[in-house]
Amino acid sequence: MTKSYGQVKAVDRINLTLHPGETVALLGPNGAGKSSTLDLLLGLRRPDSGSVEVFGGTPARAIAKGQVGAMLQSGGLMEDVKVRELVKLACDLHPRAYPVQQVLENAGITEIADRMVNKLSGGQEQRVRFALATAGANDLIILDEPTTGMDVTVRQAFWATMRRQAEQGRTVLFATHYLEEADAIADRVIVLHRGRVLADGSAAEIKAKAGARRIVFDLDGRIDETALRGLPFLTALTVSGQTVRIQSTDADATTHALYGLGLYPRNLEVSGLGLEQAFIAITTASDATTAATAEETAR
Ligand SMILES: Nc1ncnc2c1ncn2[C@@H]1O[C@H](COP(=O)(O)OP(=O)(O)OP(=O)(O)O)[C@@H](O)[C@H]1O
Repeated sequence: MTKSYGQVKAVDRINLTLHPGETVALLGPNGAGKSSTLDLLLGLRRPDSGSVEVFGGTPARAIAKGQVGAMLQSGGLMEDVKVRELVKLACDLHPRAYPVQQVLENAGITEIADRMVNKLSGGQEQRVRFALATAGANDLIILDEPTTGMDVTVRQAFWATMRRQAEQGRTVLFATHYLEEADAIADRVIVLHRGRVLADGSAAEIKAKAGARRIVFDLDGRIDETALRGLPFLTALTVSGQTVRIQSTDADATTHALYGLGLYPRNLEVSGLGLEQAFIAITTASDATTAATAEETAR
């Protein structure tokens, strides 16, 4: 499916299939198209081309049947009501609702249930939004940057609840900037950048796709950076004090060449990239390709 706003292609030929029980992270920087993709899935916007099918029908039908719960970034909460009243309303409207008390407990908001919604902190508001998204037995839960504004404890409790939902066979799709969250929570990570899917797989597969490994070692004496830059398969180099950090697309060949230069690296460590470095490597490579294509076209 594709969605543009004027000149901006927010969603560019994205083709996605979600499976029952999967926890999927939609990972991308600001403006990558995460919210737009979720809006299309929820039927809040229509694609310019392509189509969206949720449980064999339109998003609206799946929502009416209580199959989909969503927690979005935008959208205010009803203000002049107590938290409990708002949650009760969501439960009343849900075809497969849980008891109000259970929803409150699940979201960790029992203690603030008698507070007015317009008196809550940002993190508390997020928890109320979460309660509204989980007021009933949804098969698909869509969350747009759900932990924004939550402190660490609440964040952990939140993900524990989400994991329980996934264990019960629900599909959880969440948008995030937080690479650690995607790495720790998701079975599947979809990297979005400029409206396109750059990678789709487990966190380990994404890291492997970035193709590079990290080599860290110490060298004695004066460090000849120019010689190091000539190492084969090198994609990044930093030197701080006596410590050298390298990224290489073939760590074995780079290390052998290091010895070939007559150097004696100490404390040598070779490791895979973290998801964050993998993410940067993948999006940077994509930007370089886009720039090269633009240059080619301009010629
Ligand atoms: N209603 C709109 N009108 C015009 N442009 C829009 C609109 N909504 C989004 N965009 C543009 O579409 C692109 C994708 O935006 P989107 O909100 O989907 O990204 P995102 O990945 O969710 O970003 P963020 O992490 O900042 O929330 C951006 O360039 C944004 O400026």
